[in-house]
Amino acid sequence: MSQPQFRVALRGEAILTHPRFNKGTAFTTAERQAFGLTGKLPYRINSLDEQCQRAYDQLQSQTTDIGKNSFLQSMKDQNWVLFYSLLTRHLRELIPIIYTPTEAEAIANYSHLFRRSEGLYLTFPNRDSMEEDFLEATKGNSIDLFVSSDAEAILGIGDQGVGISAAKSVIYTLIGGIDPSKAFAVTLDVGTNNESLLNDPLYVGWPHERIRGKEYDDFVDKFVQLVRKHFPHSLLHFEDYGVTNAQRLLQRYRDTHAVFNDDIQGTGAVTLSTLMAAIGVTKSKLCDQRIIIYGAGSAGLGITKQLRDAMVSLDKISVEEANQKFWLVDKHGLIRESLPDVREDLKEYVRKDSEWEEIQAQGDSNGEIKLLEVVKKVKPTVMIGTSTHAGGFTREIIEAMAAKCDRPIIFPLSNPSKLVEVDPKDANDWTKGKALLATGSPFPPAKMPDGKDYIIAECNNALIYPGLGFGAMISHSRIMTDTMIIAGARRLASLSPALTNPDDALLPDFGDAPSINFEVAVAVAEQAIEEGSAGVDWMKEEVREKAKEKLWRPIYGEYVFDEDGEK
Ligand SMILES: NC(=O)c1ccc[n+]([C@@H]2O[C@H](COP(=O)([O-])OP(=O)(O)OC[C@H]3O[C@@H](n4cnc5c(N)ncnc54)[C@H](O)[C@@H]3O)[C@@H](O)[C@H]2O)c1
Ligand SMILES: O=C(O)C[C@H](O)C(=O)O
Ligand SMILES: [Mn+2]
Repeated sequence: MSQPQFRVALRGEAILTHPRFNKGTAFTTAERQAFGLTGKLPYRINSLDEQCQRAYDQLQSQTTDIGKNSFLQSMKDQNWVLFYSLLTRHLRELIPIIYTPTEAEAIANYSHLFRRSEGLYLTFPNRDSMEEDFLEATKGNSIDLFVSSDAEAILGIGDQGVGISAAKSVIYTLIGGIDPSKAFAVTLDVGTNNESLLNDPLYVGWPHERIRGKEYDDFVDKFVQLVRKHFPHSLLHFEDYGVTNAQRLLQRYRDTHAVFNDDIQGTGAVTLSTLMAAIGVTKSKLCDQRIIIYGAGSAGLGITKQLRDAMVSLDKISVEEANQKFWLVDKHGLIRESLPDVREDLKEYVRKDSEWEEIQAQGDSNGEIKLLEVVKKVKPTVMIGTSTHAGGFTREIIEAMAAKCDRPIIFPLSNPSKLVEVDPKDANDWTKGKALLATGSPFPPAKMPDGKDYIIAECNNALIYPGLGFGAMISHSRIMTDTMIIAGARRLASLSPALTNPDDALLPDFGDAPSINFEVAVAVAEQAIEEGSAGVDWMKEEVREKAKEKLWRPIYGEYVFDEDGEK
């Protein structure tokens, strides 16, 4: 692999403390002389391999996952090539340390583990200087990607005030191949309603209750317009916004800029891929499924919409007919006509009261129809959990489903691991190995009745969003269309190990996530070109080669000192 060359304007301490350019002991003799480093480094020049070996040994001396997470965070602050190179060499082992589930713990303790800020913090009381702050932070950078969060619904652990955008951004580089100097993490701090954070004197965010309504919308809009004005070709990623804002913001901006909501669209896409793999095993069609979605928040709705749209486009049934394939169950049971305060965006999927009169008559006085009753009546073929309700899929529920379905498809997707609706090992045992399973966090394999391992697919949006994003970015797509997302999801589904061996995992292993996401990116860019969403004038046939050229790799460049160079 040829070494990239850079003209760099930083010297001495400035280059050693710059994570993008720092090489530590890997600076060559010529570079040490040219950049004033000879006296600032010990004698021996290390290769990147040697540095990775040392860093890996140091990492192993940390005894807890959260300790390892903090160690890696410090490494990222010091040297990007070394950080990404180490992660790339130990991908399967280290993704759960820098991402789900350990990242949930890191975010919950953000203020106590805090060492160094990263990216951009836009805080409500400083809104008047937002443009100045934005320009100062992005000065001289050609940014392709903004990863933003207001941290209201972090994974399943709720309102954390600040956090997540940087971790999601790391995955874009590690798995998607996006140059980290072109990706920018943004925290929109609009307060928090988390009492323990508000009462914590060490809380680093703005200790104030969340801003809502017009003030919130104006604040977010100011940020979005700055992105559009100064980086019109960038992708704007939304992560872990609260359910009352996520869908609204996506609808508001998706026709005017390439915006992407990961919890809605990324989760919808990866779940569609997993389900396509599962119905490949059961040899049925999407529109043959009866699907229960447990937890009708951002992820639950995103999945419902994605699966519904896929039934319409792939199986050619009407939207109304496809809507009838879903039963959404939330905190107050089945979502149906007489339930008060049903969110506007769920209205299409509301079930008729008349279908449930008999069951309601037998039920308790508050009239809620619980998951078990829905399972018994509907006889679902698919049950998906996005509820944050740990253990919500009880043995009785799983057994009731398995009693009426040969190969129950069960995806308990809530993160982190401790919030999973059912431990996949239990779901496997209770269904005597018949269930087709996928979870949101990594789980060890389950044992089949014949003693073989059943690998639990990790249906996490990180298996697809870096590729969806990279595909949209390299094709300079003005918007991210539903058809681009479906193209990426179908490509991922086509790479499922279960397609060649039905006893194998429903999704590829996370250790292969970079090559899988590359395929997703190619499919997305090809679709963008075909449908006219792309801003490049490539032929579809050229996409793969062009995409390869744009991949960022964690290798050291060769530096030449130049006063007018990069800094
Ligand atoms: N695997 C993935 O890629 C992936 C992606 C996104 C979200 N998730 C997970 O899904 C969960 C939900 O995320 P979200 O962003 O949709 O959050 P959200 O807050 O928007 O939605 C959660 C929904 O679950 C409902 N709920 C809460 N308790 C319930 C209960 N006991 N029974 C039924 N419903 C209940 C809430 O009312 C809400 O509608 C989280 O744990 C998150 O980590 C996983
Ligand atoms: O962050 C993850 O692991 C997936 C998802 O975006 C979530 O909110 O749980
Ligand atoms: Mn998320």
